[in-house]
Amino acid sequence: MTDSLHTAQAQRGQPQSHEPAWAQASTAAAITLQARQLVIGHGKRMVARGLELDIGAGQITALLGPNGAGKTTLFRTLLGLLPPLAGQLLLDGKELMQWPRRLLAQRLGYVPQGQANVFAYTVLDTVLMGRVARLGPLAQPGAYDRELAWHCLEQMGIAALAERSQSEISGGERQLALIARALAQQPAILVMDEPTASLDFGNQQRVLDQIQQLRDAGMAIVMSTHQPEHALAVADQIALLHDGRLLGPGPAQAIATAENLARIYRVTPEQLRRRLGFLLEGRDGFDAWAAQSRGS
Ligand SMILES: Nc1ncnc2c1ncn2[C@@H]1O[C@H](COP(=O)(O)OP(=O)(O)OP(=O)(O)O)[C@@H](O)[C@H]1O
Repeated sequence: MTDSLHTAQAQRGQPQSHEPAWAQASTAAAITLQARQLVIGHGKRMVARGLELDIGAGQITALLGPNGAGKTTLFRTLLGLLPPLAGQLLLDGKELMQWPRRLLAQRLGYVPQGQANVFAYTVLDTVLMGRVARLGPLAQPGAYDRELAWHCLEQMGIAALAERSQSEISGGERQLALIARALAQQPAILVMDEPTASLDFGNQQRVLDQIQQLRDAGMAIVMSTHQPEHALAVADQIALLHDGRLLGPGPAQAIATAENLARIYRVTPEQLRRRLGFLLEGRDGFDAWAAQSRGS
């Protein structure tokens, strides 16, 4: 990040005077998201219950679960886009649904799954939309916002696409643009619904590297994936959502065992071991593989 970005960032980091005191106090500090006996679902239809979660700064939490288990439902609830059916959901100790929408948008970033609606905005404008929650009402993006947007495009390797319309780029490129938009938002907690889906091998690796860099910079990341090896490579804690219940979050070795993964994906542990090999063959194999993946 350039010096001018740092300076402007520091200026922008000043709490807005119209924010409630409890929100001001948590603007710059690491913030936490906690679920207590949370029940999630759509209307009267319950999807999962009894969920216990602690999301904190500098941590990657990976969520695994079969199709339809409720991962997106959980994420939309954590973001305040769906009301909890019961239980508690606390952002910095305050009920999430009590937070003003605009303040939530400054703290919680979202990279949604796929992209059903593709609008004809340019890639650069899409990334600039990440700045909306940070601007005053009716304010236009300024030089700082544009510089930051370019920086995020470069980080995701798509600066060359900046002026292209979203409707004229590939699904994988759109996915990278959505991640760049979330980076531009500079949230404390970033929720990513299958961030590596539709990406080629190299871009999967770059996104996983980016996620680890964000974690190392103090961001909290919550991500879902259908590729257990991605969770095993980067996550500090893993949770399995299955049959309306959450197992974990906890350490990979305790939660993402061959037996547990085989059960949720309805395969045999042998089939799973054939696919994931030594990743699941005990502590030594896992540690060696994880160290290699992290480049240490
Ligand atoms: N808007 C909705 N209204 C009612 N039910 C819904 C709605 N969206 C999803 N569901 C249902 O809620 C359950 C959980 O869906 P959800 O999309 O959260 O699963 P998921 O784990 O994200 O699945 P996938 O891995 O396939 O994306 C499914 O049974 C689904 O059919």
